[in-house]
Amino acid sequence: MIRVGSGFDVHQLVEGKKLILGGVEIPFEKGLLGHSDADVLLHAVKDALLGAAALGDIGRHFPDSDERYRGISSLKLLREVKIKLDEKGFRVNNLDATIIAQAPRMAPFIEAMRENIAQTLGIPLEDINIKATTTEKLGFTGRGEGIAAQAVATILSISDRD
Ligand SMILES: Nc1ccn([C@@H]2O[C@H](COP(=O)(O)O)[C@@H](O)[C@H]2O)c(=O)n1
Ligand SMILES: C[C@@]1(CO)OP(=O)(O)OP(=O)(O)OC[C@H]1O
Repeated sequence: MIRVGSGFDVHQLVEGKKLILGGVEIPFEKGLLGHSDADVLLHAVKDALLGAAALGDIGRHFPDSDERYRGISSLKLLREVKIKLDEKGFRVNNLDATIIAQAPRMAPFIEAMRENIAQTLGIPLEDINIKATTTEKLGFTGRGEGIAAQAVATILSISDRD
């Protein structure tokens, strides 16, 4: 049986931080603020995967009150989420995500993000899609105050294979 999950996250853009999305460091005048590396795309992806498996959310598994997660790479946490799904007998079927950012332009970095996610989850590149959109200068993303991301994931029980 196929199972679907969704994820959504927002982080504030501030000066003096790196901008890391999908595990890729993107040259920009600002970066995202968070307890972790604030990779808003991977946070949405992980919530979609945990949601599909009915395993709650990233805040439950990796609380921001825990010093172990200060500045942690969200790719490492994505690997942890994959292990949690493996333990429950699930495998990732496909992922589709959208980065909502007025700037910078994400298109040149999308392939590297897909590759990072594919490698971390151990699934083919073709099963991962990442998109970007502006909000036409409207709202907090349009004013460049933050970046949002949303994701949808489908997973399968390993016993359902073939
Ligand atoms: N931060 C972004 C936003 C958008 N893109 C690419 O531009 C296309 C058009 O965006 P609109 O918001 O005007 O619809 C979009 O489909 C993306 O390919 C981007 O690279 N980075
Ligand atoms: C992964 C965590 C760990 O602190 O990252 P944060 O940078 O705090 O990001 P947020 O999306 O606010 O909450 C998720 C947290 O669990």
